[in-house]
Amino acid sequence: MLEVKKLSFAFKDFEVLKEIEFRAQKGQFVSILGNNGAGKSTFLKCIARILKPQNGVIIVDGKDISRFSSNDLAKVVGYVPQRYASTRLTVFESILIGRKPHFLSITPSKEDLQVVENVIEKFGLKPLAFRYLDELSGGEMQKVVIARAIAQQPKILLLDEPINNLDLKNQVEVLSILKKLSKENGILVISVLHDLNLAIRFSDHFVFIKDKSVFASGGREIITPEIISNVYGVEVKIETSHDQLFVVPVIPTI
Ligand SMILES: Nc1ncnc2c1ncn2[C@@H]1O[C@H](COP(=O)(O)OP(=O)(O)OP(=O)(O)O)[C@@H](O)[C@H]1O
Repeated sequence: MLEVKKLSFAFKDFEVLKEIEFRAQKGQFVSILGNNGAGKSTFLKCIARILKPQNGVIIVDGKDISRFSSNDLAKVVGYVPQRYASTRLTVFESILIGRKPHFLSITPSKEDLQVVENVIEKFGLKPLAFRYLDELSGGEMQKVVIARAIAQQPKILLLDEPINNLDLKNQVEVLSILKKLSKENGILVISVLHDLNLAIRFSDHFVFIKDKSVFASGGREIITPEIISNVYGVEVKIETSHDQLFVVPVIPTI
């Protein structure tokens, strides 16, 4: 469904990504992992066509993304940025904007309204539906931005640190919604995450970015102390409890 071939990207002469190779399938939940500044957001922005790589191709459903119209790309690829500006729109209006690529006229269809209502329900946003975005907490706003991308019904959903403003309950809720979308609706979810243990719990594929390249890519088998210590520069142990893997940093006694 998504194929990235020899992708290289630089900000002027500062090279961030070099000859990245990556493939992902329908229904997968992929975590993009790596240190601050490794190039994870840049990678997502290239797939979302926000940044134009100097070299390489990105193919979605057999078609080079540079050949999609903006509207067609929005039907296929949804993107939740790391930072977003709040506007004087209500939660309902903001999520409805996610349906814009599907609009057949200037007024939303019954289906558009139904999709928005379902997403609002799913995210528990009903009590906030007519609240303005600039009156929301950071976590509430983050849920609205994710809800809007889901209302867009893309085949590929890219999320840049989607849980960084959320409390534990909402982290688990949002990741569970994303996991369900990937499993039940066949959406390819690709998310930058910093919490390794939540990434392990929810994803089925991991991509570690280091030194401008993909350092390791694969399933649970690549969650090893060697790979993680090497990527993050921190000694770790991997422990197992209730059939789950946990990454535990080895912290010297202070
Ligand atoms: N617009 C820009 N102009 C110049 N350099 C940039 C720009 N945006 C990002 N960079 C640099 O590119 C590198 C990769 O940034 P990127 O945001 O992709 O990293 P990241 O892995 O997502 O980091 P984090 O985990 O901290 O969010 C960093 O060194 C960053 O300073």
